[in-house]
Amino acid sequence: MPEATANIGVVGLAVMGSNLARNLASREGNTVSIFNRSYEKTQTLLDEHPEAEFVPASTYAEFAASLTTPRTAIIMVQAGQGTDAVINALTEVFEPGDIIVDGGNALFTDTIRREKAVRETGINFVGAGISGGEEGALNGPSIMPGGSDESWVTLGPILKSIAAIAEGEPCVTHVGHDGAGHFVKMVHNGIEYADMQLIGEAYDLIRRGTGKSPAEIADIFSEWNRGELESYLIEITAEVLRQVDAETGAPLVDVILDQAGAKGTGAWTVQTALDLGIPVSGIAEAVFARSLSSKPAQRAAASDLPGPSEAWTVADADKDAFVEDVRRALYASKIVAYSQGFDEIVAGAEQYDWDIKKGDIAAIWRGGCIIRARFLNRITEAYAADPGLVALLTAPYFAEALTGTQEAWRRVVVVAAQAGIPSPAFSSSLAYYDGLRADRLPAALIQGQRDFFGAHTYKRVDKDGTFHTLWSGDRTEIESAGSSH
Ligand SMILES: NC(=O)C1=CN([C@@H]2O[C@H](COP(=O)(O)OP(=O)(O)OC[C@H]3O[C@@H](n4cnc5c(N)ncnc54)[C@H](OP(=O)(O)O)[C@@H]3O)[C@@H](O)[C@H]2O)C=CC1
Ligand SMILES: O=C(CO)[C@H](O)[C@H](O)COP(=O)(O)O
Repeated sequence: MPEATANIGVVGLAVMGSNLARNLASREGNTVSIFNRSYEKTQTLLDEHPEAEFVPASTYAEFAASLTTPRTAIIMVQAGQGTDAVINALTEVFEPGDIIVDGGNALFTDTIRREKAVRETGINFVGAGISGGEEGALNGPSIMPGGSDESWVTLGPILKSIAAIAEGEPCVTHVGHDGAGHFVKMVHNGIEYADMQLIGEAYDLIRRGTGKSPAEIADIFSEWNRGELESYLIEITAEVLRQVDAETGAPLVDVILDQAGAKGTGAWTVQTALDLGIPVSGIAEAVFARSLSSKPAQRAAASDLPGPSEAWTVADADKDAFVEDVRRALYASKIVAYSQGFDEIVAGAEQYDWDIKKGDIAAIWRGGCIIRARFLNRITEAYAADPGLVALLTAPYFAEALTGTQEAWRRVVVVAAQAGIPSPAFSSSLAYYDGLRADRLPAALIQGQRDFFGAHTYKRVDKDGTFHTLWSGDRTEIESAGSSH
């Protein structure tokens, strides 16, 4: 058995785990023990990075023996059964007081279950969302840990040392107990889906409306990245659009199959929002758009269905104005996506009794993560000014931004519908905005219909109480006991 020389260990050495292990090893005072189910990845990491002075382990028992107590291990394995398998193995060889951190993309309800089960053994379990992909894991991710206050005391300094730094602050905060960290990471990914879909719609409209090439559109995105839309996703969009395929000489984007993959976190965000009763419509449309793209048989079968009778292009003289309209529509829709995401965080915190500081979440998303963006500072400021803010998009900064963009947003949605260009996230975000600001909604009619067929009752605008109309009788109204449902 090896001597206990490592203060931290990493289990799972695929892209994320190996880079996180290197990140940890590069920090003063850390000695990192590494373990992977198949030893091949451990050997590769040892061979490629001797400077990291890793302590390799080939069994879980060796891994445990290599760690100083209390032992701290970060798991970076395939979420689901892989995570359970590693937790079971580690609980066999760890002792009370040790800490197991799951840094994978676990479903937060799994994390709640695992935390409870592991806690019963006396070992601490922390579900920590980690964002930033391969590069972030190496140079500094945004980290969203849940778990107990006790674990945070040991883990906080380690995570702070490897996290991204934004404006001098490490992009990590103790989000809340048990599954809070993975809940927030899930919503982060939901917003990521919406952001990516909105960027895709902007690109599609500009390309089909103006006939600009991907490289020319890349320049537009680079320009946008110097303004209020500045973000990692806008930046990498320009990079992707500029890339030329070595084999064909065509823009890479034109040779990539247009079927978007998904590992599930976007769908979890929407499923959870449905359970919580939170309308995350922009995020949902982004998830559905990926599903639609990945239905080749249905798309082929529908490809002969008619579209608009007239072809659509933007006149040369109007092209700059159209591009600016699309930029504004993108910004407005992005505000909606973040507002919906934060609504879900508020509802989740209430449901699961987590004391989540919304401003702190926006602050730790400013660096390291995939949705890092300039305007996250504005979100932190909005919650600092009003911690009880009922909807982010009503905060003065965002309300003003929407005032300045909403006319352009409408023009873009109209033109997209007339041209037959799908813009589900742009249009559903606008519908959400209009729904929220409406004085009256047709929900009143829905309540009437529900009362008609199911005696579900309704409330009135002019007096308290719960009412039912005797639809199959003389249609008089009666006051009903109990509340409407
Ligand atoms: N890739 C990314 O950009 C991001 C990923 N994540 C999350 O981080 C985690 C790691 O991601 P990534 O690095 O891409 O790796 P993968 O999700 O591809 O997982 C591969 C790793 O899991 C291990 N593994 C799978 N099943 C088991 C098991 N039953 N027992 C032990 N080990 C197992 C594999 O070991 P072996 O080599 O033996 O097969 C390998 O080390 C995932 O949860 C992912 O969702 C989070 C943020 C970004
Ligand atoms: O967590 C991540 C980024 O934050 C991962 O990259 C995740 O895989 C992205 O989700 P999907 O694969 O469904 O696009």
